[in-house]
Amino acid sequence: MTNQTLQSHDGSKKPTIEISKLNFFYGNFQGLKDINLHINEKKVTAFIGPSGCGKSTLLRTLNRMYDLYPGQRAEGQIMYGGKNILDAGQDLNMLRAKVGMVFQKPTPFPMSIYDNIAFGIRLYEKLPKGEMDERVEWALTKAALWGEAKDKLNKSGLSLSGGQQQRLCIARSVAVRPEVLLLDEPTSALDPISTAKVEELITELKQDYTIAIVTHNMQQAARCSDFTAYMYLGELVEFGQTDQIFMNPARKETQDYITGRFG
Ligand SMILES: Nc1ncnc2c1ncn2[C@@H]1O[C@H](COP(=O)(O)OP(=O)(O)OP(=O)(O)O)[C@@H](O)[C@H]1O
Repeated sequence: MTNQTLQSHDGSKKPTIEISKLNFFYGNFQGLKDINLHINEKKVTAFIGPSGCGKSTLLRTLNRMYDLYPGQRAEGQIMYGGKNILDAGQDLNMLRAKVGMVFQKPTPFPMSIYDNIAFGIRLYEKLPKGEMDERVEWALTKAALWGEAKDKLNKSGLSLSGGQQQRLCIARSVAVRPEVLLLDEPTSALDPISTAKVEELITELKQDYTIAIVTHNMQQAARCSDFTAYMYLGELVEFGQTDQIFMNPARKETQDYITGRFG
């Protein structure tokens, strides 16, 4: 299978992250094979493909989340901020502050809504109380949760509904002022109304952030993303603008997948 279709890549957009010749290994198993891809600034890029094709693996390379697990390693280049983040000696705490991640299952900390937000900020900055209050309000507003949370900031984050918890996790990521947000199937545990809210939020957040999202939901990729990468068995089959991928894919494999004929 060839690598990718970059002809449709919108050259007017500035890449925030440039991935080249990326290979990824779980021990002896190669999970990603020669991936070449740009994640464009203030755009949403969706990773789609059948289960096990490497979507989450690719997402997890972008903030070196895999480093936390022995036996997992990446080779190649992921250029971000003028550096190859795969190089040894990178400041991984700083990288993860700049490239935040939200997981499939909402994972609030067992502490108040306020502290869920303030906790991450305190790791990086010492803010006086007034400024911290402002930052917490700002982050909750960005995540479209302020209206629902402002009267119960001292209640546990776990007392919120699943959809609210996921927006709290998005607020927590946004609070440390990242540049990039990685969303790993952020709505798969949510009901349709919460899903719609998070999708609306993604569209708003891209005004300020570069977003990469893993999704199983074709409609979600079509609705929310500007660019789509279709993956299969650890390879990038096709990458391009979402409209092109969904309406006029260059590869038959992509067409079969998005029309549900895959399998
Ligand atoms: N910790 C691990 N150890 C070994 N192999 C793994 C590990 N995690 C994932 N893999 C393998 O790597 C491949 C890619 O997995 P990955 O989770 O990235 O796929 P995915 O496309 O996100 O799948 P899904 O849509 O089911 O979440 C799969 O073959 C999977 O079995």
